[in-house]
Amino acid sequence: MAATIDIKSLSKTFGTGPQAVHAFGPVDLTIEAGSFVSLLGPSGCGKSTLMLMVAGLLEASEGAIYFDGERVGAPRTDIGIMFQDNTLVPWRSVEGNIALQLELRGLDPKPYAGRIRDLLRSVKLDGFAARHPYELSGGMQQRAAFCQALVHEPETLLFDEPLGKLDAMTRESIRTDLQALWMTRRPTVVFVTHSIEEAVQLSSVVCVVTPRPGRIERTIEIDLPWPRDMEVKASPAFTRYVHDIQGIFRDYGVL
Ligand SMILES: Nc1ncnc2c1ncn2[C@@H]1O[C@H](COP(=O)(O)OP(=O)(O)OP(=O)(O)O)[C@@H](O)[C@H]1O
Repeated sequence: MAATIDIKSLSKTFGTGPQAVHAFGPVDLTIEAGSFVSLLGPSGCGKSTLMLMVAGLLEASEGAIYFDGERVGAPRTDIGIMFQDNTLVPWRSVEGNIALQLELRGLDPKPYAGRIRDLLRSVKLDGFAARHPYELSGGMQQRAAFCQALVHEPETLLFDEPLGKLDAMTRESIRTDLQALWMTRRPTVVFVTHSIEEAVQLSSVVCVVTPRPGRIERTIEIDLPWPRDMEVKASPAFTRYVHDIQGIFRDYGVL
């Protein structure tokens, strides 16, 4: 079952005294089970800080996060995470890197061999299973990282600008894969992006984050048909969402 994530009066300040940086919050937000929620905001507004706190990798200064009512107090192993910079280790093959995510969770990779092959095929990396990361392009490495995030079949996925460094074509192709995955399996997805268009295309809900300290003042339900393919992206309704969100950022003075 996908989890509902409740964020209650959450804030984060780094450091103390005159050097303190109030990075994020306070924020209250409920991310419904099975929704695809984007956090869209300017650079430095605290999006990554929030993601780390949701993953249990960073302690909040105030407030708390709950997964289906259970307070996050330690790193969560039941989620899949993908960052802008991939976490592939250079000394393992692509397949070995994906298996590493299982091993780190105390799972035996053997029964997952078929799943790893299917995942690699789904991102067009079949044939590269035995290669090492340095033998892959940046886009291929990110596609391998996508498999890493999914291999243990997590019901919650945290993506922190996973497509930020990719070329436009690879980016569009992974967006399509991610959308298809979400439509079939309906995990809870939290997705950080700078791209208004990407947020509108992928999300059921877009949370607009203010400049630092990030607060979520607007949550916008995106009522467009799925899949959000080229045709939907060319529709007047899609353009209107993008235009309205651009207006919000213009009012914040960041556009
Ligand atoms: N470990 C840290 N120690 C001190 N300050 C930090 C730390 N991590 C983040 N910050 C500060 O917190 C603020 C928010 O950073 P964060 O990386 O969360 O922003 P972001 O919205 O993800 O930015 P970007 O979109 O550019 O990746 C920034 O001002 C940053 O300098």
